[in-house]
Amino acid sequence: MDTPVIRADALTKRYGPHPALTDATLDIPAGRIVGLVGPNGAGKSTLLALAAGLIRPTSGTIDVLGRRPAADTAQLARVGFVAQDTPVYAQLTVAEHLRLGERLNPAWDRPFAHARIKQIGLDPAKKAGRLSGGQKAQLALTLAAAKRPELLIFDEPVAALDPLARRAFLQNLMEFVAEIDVSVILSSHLISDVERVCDHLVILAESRVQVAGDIDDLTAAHFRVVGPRGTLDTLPAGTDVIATEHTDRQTTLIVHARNGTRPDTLGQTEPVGLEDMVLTYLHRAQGTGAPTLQESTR
Ligand SMILES: Nc1ncnc2c1ncn2[C@@H]1O[C@H](COP(=O)(O)OP(=O)(O)OP(=O)(O)O)[C@@H](O)[C@H]1O
Repeated sequence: MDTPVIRADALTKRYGPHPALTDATLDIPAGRIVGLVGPNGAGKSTLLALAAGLIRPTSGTIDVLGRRPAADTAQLARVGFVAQDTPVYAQLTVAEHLRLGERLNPAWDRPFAHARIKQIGLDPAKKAGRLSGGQKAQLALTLAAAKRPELLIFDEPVAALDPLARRAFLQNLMEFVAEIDVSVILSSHLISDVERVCDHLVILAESRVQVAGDIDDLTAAHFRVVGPRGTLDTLPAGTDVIATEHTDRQTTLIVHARNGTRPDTLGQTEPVGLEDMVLTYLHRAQGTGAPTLQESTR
């Protein structure tokens, strides 16, 4: 479990002059469920496609499970990738999808695949084109997991699903993870979903990684500090200011205490929840200042 699931070093992808991912440096430990969050066009799909080996970096490097993505068939078999619209073949039945998966993947786990299809309640004789969005997503999840990969990558797996189907999919995903011991990376716009299932977070905005880490560590190191105006100008070493808001009398900061030390000496200090933390980084990246902290993307 020591080899990082993803290690990126100054990873950059440009389309012509247009940067899709800039200078991303990441070290994601194995065994995590990683949430990749960011607004439209942030570079999430680009990062996931680089990890799956579907596209190549313009510069920098990425290693997945200790090797270059898609280096050979053995490496391909270690990674399951489900693209944005959970693609399935409309004309093939559920059973035909399973047979196809078996033919294409040497490590295919037939009992596992059949058990999951039964558990989800999918009719093996039904054509995939007739399944609901949630059922298609469940089928795609089953196909990717029955490969028995070491890493499962999902690009916005629940974007098209209603709240109930979303919850069912994510519940299913968590059961898979516990059952087959796999690392997972999924992108999502929904911080509440990430909060429910993920234990590691990467925030991407404006083509750059804003912050990354285990969610428990990140939430333990981000604080809202309130003090009289003028008293919060000097901060201890290792403290980054993510957002600043002033009124006539007081200043509110959102800070990242990189060494984890709670900056109580500065002023009235309280933890920042995950959603506020994510929004603060997104606003900073867009240069729109501090978010109103009641703001919600739910
Ligand atoms: N094949 C391509 N050719 C040109 N530009 C591209 C291509 N793919 C992505 N881009 C651009 O790169 C940037 C990052 O796109 P990407 O799809 O990675 O973002 P995203 O975070 O996944 O967005 P969304 O949440 O909308 O899916 C965007 O500005 C996009 O327009």
